[in-house]
Amino acid sequence: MPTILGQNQYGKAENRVVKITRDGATHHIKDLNVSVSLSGDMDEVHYSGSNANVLPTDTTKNTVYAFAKEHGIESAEQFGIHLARHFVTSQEPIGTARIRIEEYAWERIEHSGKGAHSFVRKGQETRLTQITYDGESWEVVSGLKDLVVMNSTDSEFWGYVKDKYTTLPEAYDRVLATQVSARWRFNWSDDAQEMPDWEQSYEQVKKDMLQAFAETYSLSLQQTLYQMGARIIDSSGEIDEVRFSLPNKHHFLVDLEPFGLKNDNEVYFAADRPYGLIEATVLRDGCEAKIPVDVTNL
Ligand SMILES: O=c1[nH]c(=O)c2[nH]c(=O)[nH]c2[nH]1
Repeated sequence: MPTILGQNQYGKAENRVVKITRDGATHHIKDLNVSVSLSGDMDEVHYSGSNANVLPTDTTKNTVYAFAKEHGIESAEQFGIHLARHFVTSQEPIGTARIRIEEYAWERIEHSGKGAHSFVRKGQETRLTQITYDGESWEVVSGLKDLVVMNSTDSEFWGYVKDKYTTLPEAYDRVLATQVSARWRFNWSDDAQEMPDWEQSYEQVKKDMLQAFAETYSLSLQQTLYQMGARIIDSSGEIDEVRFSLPNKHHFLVDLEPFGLKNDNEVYFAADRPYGLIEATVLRDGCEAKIPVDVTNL
């Protein structure tokens, strides 16, 4: 059966690029997911396997990161236009470049610490609660998930155990980002007790969590987690226990040296997996831990 090739396109999809612009202690971030799709004179690679016209998808990825450094990211549109023009004008076989970009918006975390390098991703987190009643006593465990936060500085990680499989370089100024999943248990347990103001309590917990994240100079995500939990327990007398599940959303500095560019802590690859997963409970002293270890299904 004779066949012919129909429409075809190729490129690297979902290049996660985070650009941090450091204006003294005030940082600005642009966080994009960039997909490149190229088409043109690509019959041969499909018919015979000749790659003579093929700019590798890997190169299209590198171009995204290099352009973030060379041209900055003013807007998704400006960045996409630059990229599309580059591929079409620099590569003879490429007739059309389609650049798709998703942009994730961040806003600053208001806090009383110094610097302006703490951000929370826009878009509402999901608020959760679980009520259990056995006819006598109540257990109320509330929480949230998908609260994404980032510190673009004031995070280090070094002094850890090194064995023959350890390759991680020590970090003295890294990005710290996580997607908070938290559950907290109220000490209200019977109808005779006065009920907490649930709405106000939630707002206070969220505020304490964000501010502790922003204000902690972090030597590990574990340390930041503990500070977040301790801040909640300290300021909310109605809560005895907090459990966190914090994925370490790694941001790797992109090596731009091969392109003759210096990456001065500006352009990052935001990896989605694998991720470190840091989980712990913080308790009011003397209280019992009752929130299950695996909170993510709760
Ligand atoms: O904050 C961190 N805690 C770790 O336990 C860890 N492990 C790792 O590789 N990176 C990090 N970062």
